[in-house]
Amino acid sequence: MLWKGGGVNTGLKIKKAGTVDVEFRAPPSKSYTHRALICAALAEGESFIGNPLDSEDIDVTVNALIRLGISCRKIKDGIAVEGCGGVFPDVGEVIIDCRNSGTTLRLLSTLALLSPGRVTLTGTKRMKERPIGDLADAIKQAGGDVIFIEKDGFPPLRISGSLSGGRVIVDASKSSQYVSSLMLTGPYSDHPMNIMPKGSIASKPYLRITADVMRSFGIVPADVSNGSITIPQDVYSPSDYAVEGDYSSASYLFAVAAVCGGRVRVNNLNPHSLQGDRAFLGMLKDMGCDIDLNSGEDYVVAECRKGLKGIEVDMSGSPDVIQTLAAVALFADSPTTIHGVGNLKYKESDRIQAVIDMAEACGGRAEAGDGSVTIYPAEFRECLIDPADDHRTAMSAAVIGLGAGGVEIKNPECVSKSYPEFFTELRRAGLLHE
Ligand SMILES: O=C(O)C1=C[C@@H](OP(=O)(O)O)[C@@H](O)[C@H](O)C1
Ligand SMILES: C=C(OP(=O)(O)O)C(=O)O
Repeated sequence: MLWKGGGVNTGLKIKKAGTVDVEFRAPPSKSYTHRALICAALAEGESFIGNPLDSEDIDVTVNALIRLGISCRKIKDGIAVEGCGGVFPDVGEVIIDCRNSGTTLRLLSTLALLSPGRVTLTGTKRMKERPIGDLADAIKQAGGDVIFIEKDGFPPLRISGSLSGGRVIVDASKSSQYVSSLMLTGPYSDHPMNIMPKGSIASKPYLRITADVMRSFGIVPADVSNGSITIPQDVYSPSDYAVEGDYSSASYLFAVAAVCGGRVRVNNLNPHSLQGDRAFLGMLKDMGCDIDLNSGEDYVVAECRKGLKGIEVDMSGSPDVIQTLAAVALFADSPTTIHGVGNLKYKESDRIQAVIDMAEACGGRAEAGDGSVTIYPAEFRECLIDPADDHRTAMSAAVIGLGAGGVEIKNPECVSKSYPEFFTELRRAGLLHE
């Protein structure tokens, strides 16, 4: 275990910030950028992705598409993608390193069937522990071949064969990304694809994001809200696409208002966004903050002047902000119970354990229940937190540090997976003092 109380001088030290009154611009959405790049690669003709996220995971997706023979060029304010219309050039057999990006690896698994050669998808040591067996089963039903090179059900996996389509039953209880993967490439199957999720779908709002981007590239999948999803056979049209801001990344900024007290305004947030992590704002409100949605402008203000109270909430639709809420919950005057945390153990780290370890390191306590985790108010003490390469743990630890002081974060650069400018932005806002 890499966590411990007490300070050792190795990382970034975060001091207590005091009451805040600051403004930020949300970085572009990671989920929307991945999908826009993929739809653009599959479209017939040239697309422009405006305001894409510039981060490690997006580099992984861009480089993967380039390896598959797609031209992606950096242009002013965006990326130009010359789509292949679903007919990929023959680049022979390729091995693609998806590093730490689960979204890239899962979303490209079905797309790989369109490449004439065999495609092997691999990643970091942690990626090799993140499950993909249920998606592989679905890909096999759809006509593909999948071979697990090291451990059954986990990357690296070698994909070949073709996408014939038809009815595909998929267990998506571990990840919505399995369904998104089938949806995105589904239009190019030989027969219409009918995706039938089995059991409960994890992180369901991400399916609406997938459908939303597909729609922007001219393909309208049938309703994703319940039952089966029918994907029309069609070719994506190129698009001039602008990526909206990221509510998951913005959660850390709003959380600063909650734990420090004061006001935080975050610009570049679509008030009508389909991102499930927008629900974080409602949770802060229930804990005692005022949230101003500004009647449809593209910014949100969180103002927190009173003490925080604990809440009970189901976060199965917004897994990426569970650690943020857990960090805030340590500052409340009563416990917070978060339900729907079942698939958190499959992320960049086992995030249930990460929440427990983070709480204990800084003087609080968290307890795992049956599909839930309860966070108790903390009596804060100095601590060193090693996020173990999980960007969301690092950013949540920064929230605790700004609220309580005395937090040192080891290897803080892991935030570059989704929000490379996170610490620079805190510094610019005058919240970090070396
Ligand atoms: O499709 C996506 O863009 C994502 C889906 C979610 O994963 P799961 O569906 O595996 O929970 C989320 O945690 C991840 O950060 C991004
Ligand atoms: C789980 C995440 O991403 P991915 O699944 O793409 O690795 C995340 O960003 O929190």
